[in-house]
Amino acid sequence: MKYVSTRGQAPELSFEEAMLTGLARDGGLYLPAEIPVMSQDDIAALAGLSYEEIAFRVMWPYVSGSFGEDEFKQIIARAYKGFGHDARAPLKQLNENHFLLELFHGPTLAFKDFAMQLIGQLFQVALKRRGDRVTIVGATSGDTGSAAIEAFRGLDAVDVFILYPHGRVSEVQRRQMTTPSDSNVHALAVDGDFDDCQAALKDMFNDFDFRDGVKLAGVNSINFARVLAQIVYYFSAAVSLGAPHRKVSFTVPTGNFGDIFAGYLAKRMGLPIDRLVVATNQNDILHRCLAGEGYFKGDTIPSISPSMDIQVSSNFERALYYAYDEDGNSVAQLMDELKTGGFNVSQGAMEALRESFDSGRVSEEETLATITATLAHSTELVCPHTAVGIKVAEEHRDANVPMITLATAHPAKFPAAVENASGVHPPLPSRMSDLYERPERVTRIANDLGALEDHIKGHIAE
Ligand SMILES: Cc1ncc(COP(=O)(O)O)c(C=O)c1O
Ligand SMILES: N[C@@H](CCOP(=O)(O)O)C(=O)O
Repeated sequence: MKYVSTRGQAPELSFEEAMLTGLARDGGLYLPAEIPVMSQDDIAALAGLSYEEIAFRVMWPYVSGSFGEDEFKQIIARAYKGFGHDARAPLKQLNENHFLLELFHGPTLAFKDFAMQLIGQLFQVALKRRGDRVTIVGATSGDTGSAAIEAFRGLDAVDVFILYPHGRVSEVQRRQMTTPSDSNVHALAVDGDFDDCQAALKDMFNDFDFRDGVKLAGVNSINFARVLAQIVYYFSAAVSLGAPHRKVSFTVPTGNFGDIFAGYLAKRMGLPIDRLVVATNQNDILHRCLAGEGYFKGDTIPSISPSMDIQVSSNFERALYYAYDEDGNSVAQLMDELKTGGFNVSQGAMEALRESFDSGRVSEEETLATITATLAHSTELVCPHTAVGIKVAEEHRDANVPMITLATAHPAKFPAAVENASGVHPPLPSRMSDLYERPERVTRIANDLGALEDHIKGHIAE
């Protein structure tokens, strides 16, 4: 399988090369040159298999030229063995045809672990084979950073620098990033918001002297391997509700558009997904865009679902690539317009997007009320991001098609909002019970590319 850039001007790469490269050198994002399709029989055969076996069958066509079959099976086994639930991604029924897909049983209690644990293993194998080392820089609104640190901490071949917006992540998220004592881990609290962190990261990739000098690698969802691993749970969930013989819909709490884009690829692979519903908080650029108002940046407003406080949704570029019939020039032009505020989406592209996606926006009050109501009507205590999803899902439910909402994080990562809404303090798992006593190590830093690059160059292991 070859991988191509959404902007059409970067070299085609293998899976392994695309994974280690991160952002394409034309500023675009890598995608498979063709989306592999699974037949109805292939999908039906997933019923009753373990999560790991489903993961292998779904991902194998994407990685087969880069990893051996047994090697890849072992990588998958190592990636998911630390999860705290045998099913890895269990499905819970909320009401008659509304289900929650719990994606928070990994080591850092968020859906990011599904992909990050896998690419941690993939990087280790690939770097060992090449005798190489890399500098990973990640931008986070809270969950990607802690998952990346957990996946790469203590490795000789990798330094990890995580940029998070100072004061705009939950205390649990911050401590997950600042308390690991491994010398290859560096938490950087940036004076800015998540979009500033993500923009700085992209600027580092586009500064080729820096990029090549430090051997920069990325583990945000700009890295296609991240998206790939997230396709798997769409299959495991849909099959457990009767796919391919029965359609299902998904509602996804959305920020950077990586998680829901994985669902789009699952649909293109043959999974009978009826609707993919984008659920946003008050930072609603995606909802406004899908409502036909164009893709125009506003100010990022801090919310009680901070991981979704995002204005520039990186992976939307991948969706636009398909909506514009895989025309890299059109995508490159739109991304140029985004630099000065935003762009309107053509009528044809809007129609293509609306074939798959719906959307909804949830206020802070509605988020709190949904946490309260969900606990009152089920046994589920949900995090604020999940609550955004549940609220939008209820508005888009169709009596004939089961709706699955992705529960993207554990409520204990956001105790203040959850307790405020429900009166229940969600406890951390016992393995993390001393999180608040562990010493923190963090560097506060200006939102300045030169300062960030100098700091990173000065702290990578020789
Ligand atoms: C808990 C949680 N929910 C939802 C999201 C949004 O996911 P995505 O950025 O893939 O759209 C994030 C951040 O990515 C998150 O951490
Ligand atoms: N919500 C994310 C933002 C980064 O998203 P990613 O999927 O591109 O890594 C976070 O928690 O950091």
